Amino acid sequence: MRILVTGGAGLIGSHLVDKLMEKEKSEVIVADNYFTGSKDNLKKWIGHPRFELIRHDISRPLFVEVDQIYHLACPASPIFYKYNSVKTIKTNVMGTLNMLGLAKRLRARILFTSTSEVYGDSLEHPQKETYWGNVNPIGVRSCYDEGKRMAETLMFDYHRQYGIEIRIARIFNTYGPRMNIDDGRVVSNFIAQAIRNEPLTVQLPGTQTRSFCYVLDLVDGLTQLMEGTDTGPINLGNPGEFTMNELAKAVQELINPEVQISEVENTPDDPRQRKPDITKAKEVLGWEPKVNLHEGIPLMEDDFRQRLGVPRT
Ligand SMILES: NC(=O)c1ccc[n+]([C@@H]2O[C@H](COP(=O)([O-])OP(=O)(O)OC[C@H]3O[C@@H](n4cnc5c(N)ncnc54)[C@H](O)[C@@H]3O)[C@@H](O)[C@H]2O)c1
Ligand SMILES: O=C(O)[C@H]1O[C@H](OP(=O)(O)OP(=O)(O)OC[C@H]2O[C@@H](n3ccc(=O)[nH]c3=O)[C@H](O)[C@@H]2O)[C@H](O)[C@@H](O)[C@@H]1O
Repeated sequence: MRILVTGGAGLIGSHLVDKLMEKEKSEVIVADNYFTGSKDNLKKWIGHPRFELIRHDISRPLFVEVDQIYHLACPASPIFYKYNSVKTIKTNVMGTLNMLGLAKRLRARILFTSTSEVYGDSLEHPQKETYWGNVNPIGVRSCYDEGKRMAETLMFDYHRQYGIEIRIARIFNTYGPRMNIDDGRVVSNFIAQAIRNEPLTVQLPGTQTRSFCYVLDLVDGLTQLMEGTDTGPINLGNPGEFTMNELAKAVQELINPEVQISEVENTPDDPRQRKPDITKAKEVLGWEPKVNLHEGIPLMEDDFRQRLGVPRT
């Protein structure tokens, strides 16, 4: 089995590669342009006879021979996906078209990592896969959420029109070791700030919620989805829901009780609440997350302390 992982140098992709490489018979090819990912995340596999790393921008066609495609390439942090919004659209739309073209030529099964952002500023809570979403089509987040929605449409059209085997995961906020220290997402920001003893920046109002999933749980969900029979979309996330104020308090408690919490301006169109309904994942895949936030934060702290060179005192 030869498997392509686009975006394999990023947070989720690199942990997925670790899991795929554990299987003796798998060969793994990663295609990544290192926009938000890093070769460091894959350093233990570089030089391994079953592993290949290609610097490649997936908005351009890619010609390789594989049996399965995990298509993850796309910046995930709002700061990075808004940085060059047109490029984010190209990555989602042209990148997904290219990967579907590859899947069609090879008759390969393809899994796409979509997002809870397809639900937008959700009017339903928690979010089920049947909800069509409340998305601003012309806002600053649209390059990402509308880009992902179009990619989902492309996946289903290739499936209906050409019989391509597709899988779609709708991922909710996922965190863990190897996140970029300056990634800009809330969990990495708070952990880095707590370690550096800088104020935790809670964006107003602070009552907005997110449900945080530990990366290894998420990766198990992705491989189970790929190996199962359901096309999805299937929500993958941890239903434990926290306000940003609660998250800041948890980080303060677990990492640095002395650290200050400061309130800062938010960005436009920030969704007010997010919590996955994972009934379908439980029923169809037998999957549910195992690591809760209070267990996951210290695992990430160890990795951040090592990279920041600040040992526990
Ligand atoms: N982590 C989350 O909370 C979350 C939630 C929902 C969906 N997702 C989706 O999961 C996937 C992985 O997310 P992540 O958290 O690992 O993000 P990440 O930013 O850590 O990784 C994304 C990877 O894609 C690469 N990439 C970006 N544009 C590319 C391009 N044009 N060509 C080739 N490579 C490119 C980056 O360099 C990086 O290695 C993304 O598609 C993201 O939208 C993530
Ligand atoms: O779940 C998802 O589908 C999405 O989760 C995240 O998107 P988001 O939750 O908006 O990202 P964060 O930047 O981590 O923001 C979460 C919340 O924390 C707040 N925040 C962020 C950063 C910060 O320093 N302080 C802070 O309070 C934001 O206002 C927001 O309400 C991912 O980065 C998206 O790629 C993914 O698609």
